[in-house]
Amino acid sequence: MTRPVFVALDTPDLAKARALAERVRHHVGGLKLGLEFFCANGRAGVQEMAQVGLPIFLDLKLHDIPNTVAKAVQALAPLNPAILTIHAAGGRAMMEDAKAAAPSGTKVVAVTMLTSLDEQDLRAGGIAGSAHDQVVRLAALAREAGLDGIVCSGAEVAAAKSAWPDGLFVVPGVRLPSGATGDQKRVVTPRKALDDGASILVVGRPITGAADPDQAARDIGATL
Ligand SMILES: O=C(O)c1cc(=O)[nH]c(=O)n1[C@@H]1O[C@H](COP(=O)(O)O)[C@@H](O)[C@H]1O
Repeated sequence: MTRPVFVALDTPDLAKARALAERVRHHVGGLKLGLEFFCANGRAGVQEMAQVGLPIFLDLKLHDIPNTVAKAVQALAPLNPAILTIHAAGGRAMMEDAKAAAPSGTKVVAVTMLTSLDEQDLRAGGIAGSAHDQVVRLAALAREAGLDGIVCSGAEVAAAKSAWPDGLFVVPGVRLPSGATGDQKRVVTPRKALDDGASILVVGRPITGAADPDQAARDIGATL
């Protein structure tokens, strides 16, 4: 992957997403379209964004019973995204069926523990262990299910990669030291995430919320 940064175009506004993508396209490696964009624009919106000419990361974080997720993945197959997310918490059978339903060119990756959560949130959900243990456990499950990789924070990527050297490691929640963290709780710098083994860095607001998104993407790229 030439440029590891995928820009998260978290907006329901197709014209705005397209304009942002055109502005930063020479400084990022791909476009991430998530729930906000997809709920507003659907498959046609994804197809329009694909015209920008960069790989599409479709981040829908699918999480349901195996049959429902497999059918949803089948419905998305014509889009042939480069990357598609599902939730590891959906379990091994759900992940196996999602991978089986995906086009051969689509990397299916499992979200382990959202970067917006900390260990207090884990405990509130009935999980006593550390974030590290939770990510490593779910990464092992995703690997056993035949997925291509996981999504985790930069705080756990080194541990996850050492157990799965050829996995694809997607790291969101990255910030330059001066950047606002917003709702993200497990945050590292882009440089640290890459040094620790990230394959792809997902960057949203630090680029899309900047006065000059093009310059912001270049500034992040310059730290890598
Ligand atoms: O799957 C994701 O991409 C994802 C997983 C995760 O644990 N945390 C996380 O922030 N994301 C996504 O990464 C992006 C982060 O956006 P910013 O916080 O604005 O950089 C958003 O589009 C989130 O949906």
